[in-house]
Amino acid sequence: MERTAFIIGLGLIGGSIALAIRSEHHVRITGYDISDEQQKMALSLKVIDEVAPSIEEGVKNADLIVLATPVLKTEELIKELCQLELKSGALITDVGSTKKKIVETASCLAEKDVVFIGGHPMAGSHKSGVEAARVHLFENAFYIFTPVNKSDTRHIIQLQNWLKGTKATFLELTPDDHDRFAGAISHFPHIVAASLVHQLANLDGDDRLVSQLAAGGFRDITRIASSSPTMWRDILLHNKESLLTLLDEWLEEMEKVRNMLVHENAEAIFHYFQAAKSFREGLPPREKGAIPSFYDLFVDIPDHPGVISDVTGILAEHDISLTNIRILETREDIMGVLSISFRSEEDRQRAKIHLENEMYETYIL
Ligand SMILES: NC(=O)c1ccc[n+]([C@@H]2O[C@H](COP(=O)([O-])OP(=O)(O)OC[C@H]3O[C@@H](n4cnc5c(N)ncnc54)[C@H](O)[C@@H]3O)[C@@H](O)[C@H]2O)c1
Ligand SMILES: O=C(O)C(=O)C[C@]1(C(=O)O)C=C[C@@H](O)C=C1
Repeated sequence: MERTAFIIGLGLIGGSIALAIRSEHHVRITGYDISDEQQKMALSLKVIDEVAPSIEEGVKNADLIVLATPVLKTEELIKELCQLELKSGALITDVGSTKKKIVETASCLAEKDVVFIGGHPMAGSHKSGVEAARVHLFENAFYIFTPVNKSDTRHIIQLQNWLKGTKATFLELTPDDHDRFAGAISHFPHIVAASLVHQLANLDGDDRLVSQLAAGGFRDITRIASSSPTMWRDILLHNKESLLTLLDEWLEEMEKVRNMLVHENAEAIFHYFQAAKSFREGLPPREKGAIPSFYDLFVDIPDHPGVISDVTGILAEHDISLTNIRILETREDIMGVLSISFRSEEDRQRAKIHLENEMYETYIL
């Protein structure tokens, strides 16, 4: 009999997981989302085969259940699953960015004839919704599992088999370690990015020119501040302890920088930047971690009519398809920047070469 995977939460991650499962398995994929619009979109994009009329109906025949909602909702859904009739032997997992509270809440499932294994694919985007879902979103990224029972090994292998289409590198961590690490490398940087944007917004109140000048470095470091506020509210509330520790350490670090500057300690300031540069340059190359989720190429364009059709014409001439194109107005009145998205790194590199041959300046962030 055909197996069934049931995805609850048909957004960026739920949609990408569904596409990855479909790429490797002949299964029926059912989905459910509180947003009717996301459900319809998931159906029309063929991310799922059908919409379940309710969670209760959806879980009845599901061999795999994937919870892909913001983490506070995921906790509520797990409590709901504990009250429902589930298929005997079903595997249940989630994709939430935090693990400790979710795994604790899932202990109620142990009383049923099902297995819950917490999961977190460590790649994503600041974009939300099923329309941003991609089959390759997790390729080369780490996909962390947080099993709590030693006897889970066989089930982990089953789950990895379901998820092999993600082409991610699977890894096991305790829920505690997961939340501490994710706090430092993902959650805390999102707080910093949002705070930098707030700082600019406050300055902007005094002088609007400052926002118009914000480019390059500021845009790079604050891209993630465009992520879903609901998702990040939930993550902060779930990982409160780790984040409070990191915030205290950060305040101390900023105090150190402040002192260096007050005392004009040139040597200390130089070493501060140098040590950060060497550490960052020693990080594993990007290909070994998550690949960029979207293959975006940025192209400087002069402000005159016909330039966009010239750029798209060059791409068409070389048979390069694009998936998205938009103008970023960072350099109003002088130059614009076109942001063009491609399906693969190969398409992006080919586009770069052909556009540069035609004297366009391009860059990859
Ligand atoms: N975005 C990322 O980069 C990323 C990466 C890895 C993991 N995650 C985790 O994945 C989860 C989903 O994030 P996303 O980026 O896909 O968000 P998203 O906003 O794109 O999708 C979430 C979906 O859940 C739906 N939803 C909310 N409450 C629901 C409910 N009660 N029942 C059914 N559907 C409900 C929403 O309507 C939405 O369609 C979060 O837990 C997040 O922490 C996100
Ligand atoms: O690329 C981005 O936009 C992300 O923020 C992705 C990111 C991250 O912090 O790296 C965000 C949250 C997830 O839990 C995993 C991945």
